[in-house]
Order: sequence, then C-alpha cells, then structure tokens
Amino acid sequence: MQLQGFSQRLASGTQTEALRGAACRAQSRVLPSRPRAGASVEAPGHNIREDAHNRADMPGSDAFNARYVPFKSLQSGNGVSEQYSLDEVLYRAQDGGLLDVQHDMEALAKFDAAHWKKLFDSRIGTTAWPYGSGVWSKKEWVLPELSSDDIVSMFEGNSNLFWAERFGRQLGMSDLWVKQCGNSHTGSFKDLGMTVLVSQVNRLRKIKPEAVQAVGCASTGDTSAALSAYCAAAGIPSIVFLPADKISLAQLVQPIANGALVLSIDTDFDGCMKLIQEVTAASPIYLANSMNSLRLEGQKTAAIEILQQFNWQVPDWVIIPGGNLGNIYAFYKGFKMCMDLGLTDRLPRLVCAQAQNANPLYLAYQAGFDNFHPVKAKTTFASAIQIGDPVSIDRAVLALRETNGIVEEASEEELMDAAARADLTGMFNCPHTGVALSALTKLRERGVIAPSDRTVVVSTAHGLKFAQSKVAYHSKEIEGIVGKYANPPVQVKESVGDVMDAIRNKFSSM
Ligand SMILES: Cc1ncc(COP(=O)(O)O)c(C=O)c1O
Ligand SMILES: N[C@@H](CCOP(=O)(O)O)C(=O)O
Repeated sequence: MQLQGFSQRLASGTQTEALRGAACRAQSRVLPSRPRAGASVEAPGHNIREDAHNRADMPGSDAFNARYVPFKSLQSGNGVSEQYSLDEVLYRAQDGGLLDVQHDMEALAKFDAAHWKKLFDSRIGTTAWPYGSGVWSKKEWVLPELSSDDIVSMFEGNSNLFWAERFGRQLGMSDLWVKQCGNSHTGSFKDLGMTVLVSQVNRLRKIKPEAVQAVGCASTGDTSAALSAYCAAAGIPSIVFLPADKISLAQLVQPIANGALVLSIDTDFDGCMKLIQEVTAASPIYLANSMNSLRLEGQKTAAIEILQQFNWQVPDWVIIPGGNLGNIYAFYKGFKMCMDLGLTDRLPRLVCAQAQNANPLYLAYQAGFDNFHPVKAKTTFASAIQIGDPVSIDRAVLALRETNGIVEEASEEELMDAAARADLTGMFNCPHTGVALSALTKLRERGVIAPSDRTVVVSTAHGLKFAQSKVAYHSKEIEGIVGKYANPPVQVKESVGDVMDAIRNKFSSM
C-alpha cells in the first residue's frame, strides 16, 4: 500500500532527520524566537493587525454583507426563497440542492467601477493585513463581514499570469497566457478557497465552539493539502479522506506533515466524497470540499485577478481543467461579478477540459446538457480530476451555458504530450494543466480559437507535485504512450571523450 511504502521511506530517513534536527537546534540558539501560529506578530512598537485597523481604507465592514441562498434560486431567477447567515453550519438548501453565497450587490454598486479598480490596485504588493493576500485584497467581495482578526491567510493568490509566447507561436497564436494558480503555498489553486473556509471556521469556533470541532474533506490530493496547511496555521484539527493509492506521493506527504488525521480509504474519490458528507452531517466536523460554497468565494478571485492583470480587459477564452466542477463555476462567478459591477463589459468564453478517463461533463455536453449521468472514473495521470460524480455539476452547466462555453476532453497520451510539449517551452506542467493544454491545441486546430484570440490557460497545480508521472513519461516507461516529447537522461562514463560524443550526438553541428 502507498501509505506503508511511505512509512518505510520515513523510517529509512530517520537518521538523516536526526542529524538535521541537531543542526536546527544549534541554529535556534542564535535565531530570535518566532511568534506562535495564530498569534499577532509583535515586534516592539509594531502589531500587524492593529496596523491593519489603522490603515482601514473602506467604510466599516457593516456596509456590505453576504448570505447563503439556494443555488437553484439564482438559476430560476424567481427570487430567493430561503436565506441563511454565513454563521450557520449548513451546506445544502431545504430541497437538498446546493447553496450559493449571495452578496448585497446594491450596497457594492454604491461604489463605482473606478473606485473598486483603484482600491484593488492599491492593495497589490502590500503587507497590510490581510490585503497582501490576492483573495483578501478583494475582501469586500469575498466575506465582507468577517473581522480581519479571524482571517487565516498565507498571502495566497496574486499568482503570475504570463505570456506563453513560444508555445503560443507553435500553435499559431499571438496572445496566449498561462495563469499559474499552482504557484501557491500548497502548490494548487485550492489555497484560494481554503483561506476563506478556514477563516470562517476560525470565527465559528469562537462563536459556536461545540458546532465545529474539526474540519474534514474528501480529496484527490490538493484539497487535503490546502485544508491541512490552513488548519495547522490556525491550530484547528483537520481530517482528510483520501482514496488509497490514487494520489501522488508529494500530495500524500502534505497533510501528513501538517498533522492532519489522514484516512487512506479503500475506495475512489467519489466514494470518499459520499463518506465525508455522511460523517459531516452526523458530527461537529465541518465540510471543506467545494460543495461548501464558501470555498468558491475565494476561488473566484483568480478570475478577478486575471482581469486586473489585463488592466480590466476581458480575454476571449479561459480554459480550466474540471473534476468536482466547483472551480469552473467560481471563475464564472468572478467574471460575472466584475461585469455586474461595471468593471468589465462582457464575459469570456469558458472551456472546461476533462480527462477522457473521467469525463462525465464532456458526455453531458455532447448530449446538449439534457441529462447528466455520473460515470465510474478510470485511472488517469490527471489523478486530481479522477472524479466520476462531480458535486458541482449544476453549477458547471450554468457557468458554461451563460458563457457560451465548451467542454473538451483529452486522452492519456494527449494530456501527457501536451504537458511535455509546453514544458519544452519553459513551463513545468502538472497533468491537469496538460488536459487544458490539450483542449487548447484541439480547439486551435479546429479553428474554434482564432490565432489572435486572447486565451488564458489556468494551470491548477504545480508540476513538482506530479514528478512521478513526468519521470515515467520521459523514461518512456508508460505502456501505450510513445512519449513524443520525451527527453530521457543520457548515461555516460566518466570520460571527456564519452561526454563529448554525447554532446555531439545531441547537437550534431557542434
Ligand atoms: C490540480 C487540479 N486541477 C483541477 C481540479 C479540478 O477542479 P474542480 O474540482 O473544481 O473542477 C482539481 C480538483 O478537482 C485539481 O486538484
Ligand atoms: N481535486 C480535488 C477534488 C475535490 O475537490 P473540491 O474542490 O470539491 O474539494 C482535490 O484536490 O481533492
């Protein structure tokens, strides 16, 4: 079992760790002591939280508010039938449907677009608590009523959006961009949602200590990493349900290191998701998956950030890999909010990219979204999206309908090739980004995306989390995959002649 293999590895590393421990202890004698996690950072004459209060640059938090409403009421446009305070512990509406966080748009609209742009721009690069975070720099649009003192943040967000000039040229494109959401604290976009959810939990534990004693999630590896890190930062117990042997080693070690209770369960992600819903319904364990609409409030800021990075110009296309399908809706929500508040004048077209081995949304799209049928997801290198029964299916369909969106799929060979091909232009893509890059390639080849269309590919995780599959690809060890872009290392003897031969073989002109 993966976990057993892992503990053996941990055991064999013990001696080295002991030596490192001694070195750290020696170092700690000379370094100044650090503040406790969760405590305010106090140096003589400086308190970052007080500082934040003093620098408050908006009307009091009571000027804006948000609440839970049934997601269905947004779809139907018939008005809101139920509403709940965000201080309630609940994840579904009375009829069992999903919830959504609805903001008081009238209150927000009292400030014009120029005001919001200026405010958000003024917070870029600041260390003022909590606005140095890309999520909390949009606090009024995220959780306006939460006290800054309750926020648990590692200044996530503000991720790089770069011009993929060389890869774009290879596809005949002049305006291709990659949003690096995986360049984040725990190596995926999940940090954006988790800072919001864990911050609200931090508040709930103060006002309702009995109701929230721990936080739990089902995960394919990234949600669990983010949950355990943010909980550890706040001193909140976390529990993660992982499908046994279905996540990468790098992902597995994250919640272990952050002190979560890690349950390796003999099922797939969909099985874990069912279990966590039952467990959280019957215990004071708070649900941290994106079924909980608080998560999406953080994730939507990546869309707002893209617009801000383009000086509020709307791209033509945004391509997002999809699994449990919360993120595609979060992006839609961010883009829609900017349009509704007059910061932009249109929505981009969204593309959801799925692995062919876990493609329920693609199949539903092919059938005109008339019927949705869950599938049994098969093994895929894009293991974080190996999901057959996505919780946010209705949210994804709305996002795609409203943006004239498209769903595309990628086979195992296509996704690994697309990631490797783009890596050769300087990226280091995870397989999920490979799915999105493959979708891009296909849409470009079919002429759906035009040469000059401004297109953003959302990279959702750091490639280093998936080193195992990338090594296998470059070693040409994957059955059924040729490895068109493989670049295996060359074994050479310790001899100048052999080294020079290897160089000449590669660069024949030298
Ligand atoms: C790396 C990565 N990419 C994409 C996704 C898909 O996001 P969503 O589940 O919100 O569709 C996930 C998680 O599911 C993920 O971990
Ligand atoms: N890829 C996810 C799957 C769960 O998604 P969530 O956004 O609903 O928590 C993971 O990393 O666990």
